[in-house]
Amino acid sequence: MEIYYQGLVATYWQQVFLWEAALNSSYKIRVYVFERVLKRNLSFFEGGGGVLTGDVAYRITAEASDIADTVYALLNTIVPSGLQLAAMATQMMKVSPILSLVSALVIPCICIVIGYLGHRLSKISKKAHLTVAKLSAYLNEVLPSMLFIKASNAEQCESARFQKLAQADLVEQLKKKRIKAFIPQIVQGVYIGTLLIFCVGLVVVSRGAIDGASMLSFVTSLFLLIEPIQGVGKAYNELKQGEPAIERLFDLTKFSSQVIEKPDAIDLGSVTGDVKFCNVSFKYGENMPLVLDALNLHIKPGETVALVGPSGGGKTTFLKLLLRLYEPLCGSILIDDQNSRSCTLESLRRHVGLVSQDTTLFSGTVSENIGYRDFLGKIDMKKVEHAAKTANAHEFIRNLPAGYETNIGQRGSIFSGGQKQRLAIARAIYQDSSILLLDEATSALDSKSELLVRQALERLMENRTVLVIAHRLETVLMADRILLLENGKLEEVSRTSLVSNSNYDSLMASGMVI
Ligand SMILES: Nc1ncnc2c1ncn2[C@@H]1O[C@H](COP(=O)(O)OP(=O)(O)OP(=O)(O)O)[C@@H](O)[C@H]1O
Repeated sequence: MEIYYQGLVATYWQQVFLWEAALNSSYKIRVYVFERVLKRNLSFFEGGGGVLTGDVAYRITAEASDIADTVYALLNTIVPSGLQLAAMATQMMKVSPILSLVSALVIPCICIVIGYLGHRLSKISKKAHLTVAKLSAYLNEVLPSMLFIKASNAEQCESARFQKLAQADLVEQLKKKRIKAFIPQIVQGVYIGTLLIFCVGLVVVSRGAIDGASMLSFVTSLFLLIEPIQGVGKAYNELKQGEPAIERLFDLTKFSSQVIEKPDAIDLGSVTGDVKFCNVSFKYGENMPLVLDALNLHIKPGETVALVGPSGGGKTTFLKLLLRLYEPLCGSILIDDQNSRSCTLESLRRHVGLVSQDTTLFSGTVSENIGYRDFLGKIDMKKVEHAAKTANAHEFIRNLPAGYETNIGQRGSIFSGGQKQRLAIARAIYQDSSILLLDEATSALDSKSELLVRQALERLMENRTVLVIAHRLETVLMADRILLLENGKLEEVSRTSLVSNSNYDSLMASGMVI
C-alpha cells in the first residue's frame, strides 16, 4: 500500500516537472518570437509578407501552446519508454548476445514505417494548422467590423464564409486524427509480424544452442518490447505533429531588416526641429513606380507645413520616411543637420511624434493611453491631466465612471470619433516631441466637436515643427507654408491660389473639405 502511495506522489511530481519544462520552453519561444515580430519591417504588417495579422496572432498564441503539448508528450513518453527499452535489451543481451543482435534487425523495419507515416503526418498537420490559422485570421478581421456587417445585413453572408472555412478545417483535422490513430496500430502490427517471423527463424536456427527456459525468457522480453516501442512511435508522432507549429513560429523570426541601425549610431539629444529632405526618392518595390521623386524640402524649427495632394500621391509615405519606417531609395533626411541614418531609431522616434488618422488607442485605462510613452515606467498623472486639459479632453474624461482610470474598451470603443481624436492629441502633448507629424482625420465631426479638436490641435502645434497632412481648409490655413505633393514632386502653393486654380482638382481628389 505504501508503495502504491509513493507511486502516486512520484507520478504527480513527474507530471509537474514535465509540464514546467514544457510550458517554460513554450513561454521562452513565444517571447522570443514576439520580440522578433516587433522588429520586422513595417512592410510585413502592411501585407508585404503575405501573412495576415490574425495568422500571426494565432501562431504566437495557439501554436506556441501546441509546442508545450508536444514537449510534454515527448518527455512523458520518451523517458519511460527509453528506460523500459534499455532494461529489456539488457535482459536479452544476457540471455544471448547473438540472438539479440539478430532481433535488432526489426528496428530498421519499424524505422522505415514510422519515418514514412511521420512524414505524412507532418504534411497533414501543416495543412490542419493552416486551416485553423485561416479561421482565426478571418475572425480577427470580421469581429471588429461588426458595425459595418450589421448595417450591411451581411450576417448570413459572413456565416456562410465562416462555415466554408470551418468545413475546410474539419476535413483537415479529421485527416490528422485518422493518421494519428493509425500510426501506433501499424507500428505494433509491423513489430509483431516481423517478430513472429524472427521468432520462428530463431527457434529453427538456434535449436540446441540455448535451453528452453532461456529461449522462453528471450521471446518474452521481445514481446515486452512492444509497449516501449509503441511509446517511441507515439513520441515521434507528437514530434511530427508539433513540427509545423514550430516551423511556422520560427518562420516569423526569419527576415532581413530594411532599416538597419548602425553600430555607432548616435543618440539625438535635444532637437530644435530643423528637418531637411535632400534629393529623396522612394518606391515600395523593385518593379513599383516611384512614389517620391528627388524631393527637396527644408522645414525650419517651429514652422508648420501643410502637405496636400491627390489620394495616393505619397503624403503618408513622406511621413513614414521621416520616421524611418522605410529607407529612401536615394537621398538623405536630416534632423538638426544630423543624417537620420546615423541616429538611433529610439532617439529619432522619441523626437518625432505621430498623430495618425485612425487614432490608435489600446485597451487599458485613459491614463495609460495618454501616458503611453511612459507605459513601462511611471506615468506622470499631473502631466496626463495637463495634456488632457490642453487637448479639451479633461471634461469628458472626468465624467467617466472611474475618471482617468476608466477602461476604454477595445480600441477606445466607448468614445466618439471626436473624443478619440482629442485623446490622441493629448497623448502627443504628453509625448512632447519637437517634431510632430499629423495625419488629419478625414471623417467629419459636428461643428462643436470640430471646434474642440481644432483648438486642441492648435495648442498641440504651438512651439513645434509640424508637418500636417491636411484634409480641411482650416488646417491648411493654419500652416505657414502649403506644399502640394503630386506625381512624386513637391510644389509650394500660395494660399490665394489654393482654391482658385488647377490645384483645386488635386485638393478635392485628396478628400479635402473646402
Ligand atoms: N505598403 C505599401 N506597399 C506598396 N505600395 C504602397 C504601400 N503603401 C502605399 N503604397 C502605394 O504608394 C502610393 C502612395 O501611398 P500613400 O499612402 O503615401 O498616399 P497618400 O497620399 O497618403 O494617400 P491618401 O491621401 O489616400 O491617404 C500609393 O500608390 C499606394 O498604393
